[in-house]
Amino acid sequence: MKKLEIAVIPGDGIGKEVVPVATKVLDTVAEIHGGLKFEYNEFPWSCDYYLEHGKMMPDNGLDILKNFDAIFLGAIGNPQVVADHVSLWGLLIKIRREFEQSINIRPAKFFKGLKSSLVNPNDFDLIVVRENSEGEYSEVGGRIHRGEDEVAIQNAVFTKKGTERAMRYAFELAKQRRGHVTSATKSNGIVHSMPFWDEVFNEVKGDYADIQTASYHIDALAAFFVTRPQIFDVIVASNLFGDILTDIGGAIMGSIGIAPAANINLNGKYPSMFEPVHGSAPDIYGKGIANPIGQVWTAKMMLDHFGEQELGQKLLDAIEDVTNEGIKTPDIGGTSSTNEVGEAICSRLKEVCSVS
Ligand SMILES: NC(=O)C1=CN([C@@H]2O[C@H](COP(=O)(O)OP(=O)(O)OC[C@H]3O[C@@H](n4cnc5c(N)ncnc54)[C@H](O)[C@@H]3O)[C@@H](O)[C@H]2O)C=CC1
Ligand SMILES: CC(=O)C(=O)O
Ligand SMILES: [K+]
Ligand SMILES: [Mn+2]
Repeated sequence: MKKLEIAVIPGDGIGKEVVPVATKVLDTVAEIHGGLKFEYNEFPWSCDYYLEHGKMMPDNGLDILKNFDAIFLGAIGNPQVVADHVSLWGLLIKIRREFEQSINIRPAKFFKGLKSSLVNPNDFDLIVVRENSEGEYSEVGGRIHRGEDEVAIQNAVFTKKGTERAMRYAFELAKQRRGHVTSATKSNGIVHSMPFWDEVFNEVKGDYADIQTASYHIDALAAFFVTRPQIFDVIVASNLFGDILTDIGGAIMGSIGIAPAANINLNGKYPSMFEPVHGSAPDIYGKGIANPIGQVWTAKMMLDHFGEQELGQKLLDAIEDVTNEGIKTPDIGGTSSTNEVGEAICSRLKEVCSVS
């Protein structure tokens, strides 16, 4: 029996609604597999936890998490009660950083049964490799002269090591896909870090003669996501650019509520963390209508991570079948609830697997 110990952090808002659906789906996967078992330990770390304890997680939170095989997280943030930079840096970004989850992989593809928000949605299938440990998300800087003459300085940090690591990951991924890497740059406006980014990209691509490349400024690239997403295979982007591109990736699939993500630790020292692209969606929390597909597809990425690609693919097929049948939450034009979609995915998965 392959037993996987998973730290579960539902977090805030709809994280608390979609995570239980996804763990149920994972249990169905395990049941079908027969030799696989997920053991969950749930942690209530969130903005509610902050209100009670004055911190997003206990001081030894990372020590607790580091012994798990993976972390499965929903979303963090409740700006009504805790400032976003406090809640995210106190938990989500802290885990990404301290556990050296240096790569964030975020796929987007034309999804069967979904009406894309694009007028002319050609088939597309892309993956954004987002640098996840530095870049524009940096603690370097500060604020002085509080008041009328206040100055705020925020430094972006681009190391050779971090930049090259993300790019090599993208090229290796492209080898297993359609052999194309696009670099997201902005070297016309950002005069130090982005010319550096371009230089590293040109250097790395020299090692991958078989991979085709392109480089676009982020403004044009963002527009191409909308007008011609089918030209992309793998896109490598800095932390902020990758963040923005992947919300667009969700939007062109039909909803940010279906976009999955994986924060990958490459050196094996710490667990990886699986959490969808979307946030805690306070505007729809409590109504039972959050789309659980992003979280369930994220579970599929966790299955892939543990070498269960075959079942992972069946899960993704089951999600598409359910969507195609019209069992959908309101964000993608349906009338079903979060739980109804989850149950339909489990049933479909069981059907698919009993016939094969
Ligand atoms: N990784 C994380 O934990 C992230 C956390 N956040 C936090 O989440 C909170 C809300 O942030 P927003 O900027 O509003 O982004 P958001 O992603 O939570 O919501 C943006 C829009 O998408 C909708 N949406 C998101 N997920 C959905 C789903 N599964 N089903 C249906 N509709 C969905 C929301 O209703 C909202 O209209 C903030 O505290 C923010 O800091 C935001 C992004 C990522
Ligand atoms: C914080 C955020 O929006 C993200 O990591 O996607
Ligand atoms: K999330
Ligand atoms: Mn984001």
